[in-house]
Amino acid sequence: MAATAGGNKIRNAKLVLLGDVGAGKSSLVLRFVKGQFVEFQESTIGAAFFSQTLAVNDETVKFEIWDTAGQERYHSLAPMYYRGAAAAIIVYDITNAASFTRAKKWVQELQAQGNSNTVMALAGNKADLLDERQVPAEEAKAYAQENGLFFMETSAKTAINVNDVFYEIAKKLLQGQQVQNPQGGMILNQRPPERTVSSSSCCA
Ligand SMILES: Nc1nc2c(ncn2[C@@H]2O[C@H](COP(=O)(O)OP(=O)(O)OP(=O)(O)O)[C@@H](O)[C@H]2O)c(=O)[nH]1
Repeated sequence: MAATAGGNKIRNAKLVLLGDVGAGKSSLVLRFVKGQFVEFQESTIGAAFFSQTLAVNDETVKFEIWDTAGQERYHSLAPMYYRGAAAAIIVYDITNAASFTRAKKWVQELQAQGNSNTVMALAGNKADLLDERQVPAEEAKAYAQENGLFFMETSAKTAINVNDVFYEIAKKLLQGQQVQNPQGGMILNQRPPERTVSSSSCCA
């Protein structure tokens, strides 16, 4: 729902991160929300929730971020987090070809079951590890173009392109104005039915 803060309209937007175990989903969120990076980030259990606001011109998007767990045993929980999401960031690790294959599976799943209005971003993370690259940027870019995603290589470690991904999503959401509510405000999110499992370390 739209609210105002200091004259600015605040738009809520549910955003979900999906991707293979270890691709760097939590690290991207930690970088975006707290400006931090840890070398030994613990694997997410279930999902973790964060929120962060971002100003775009005279409007503010409040992201409600669900960082999902990449481990296969949590796969069945994922629809709870991506259903009704205004935006999704599908993350792979540029040094791990299997994680790119997994990312493409997430895209397929979202296309099949998600909301067709969901703004989707493909993030090739760990871009600081160029010497270990297994996924060519051109290949990922071409895949993203064919599938209507926007693509960026990111590094949660160096912060390259991390804010940019969220900023680009915010701009697209504001341009698209995904959901109009009857009172004339804009809703960019639908809350998940409940917060079933969350990591203890990082949730708002
Ligand atoms: N060099 C480098 N390491 C990174 C980067 N992002 C994450 N890592 C490391 O990769 C490991 C896994 O990162 P996580 O953020 O836990 O990955 P995840 O996708 O959330 O993993 P799950 O929660 O298990 O699904 C951690 O040791 C991070 O420090 C990056 O951009 N560069």
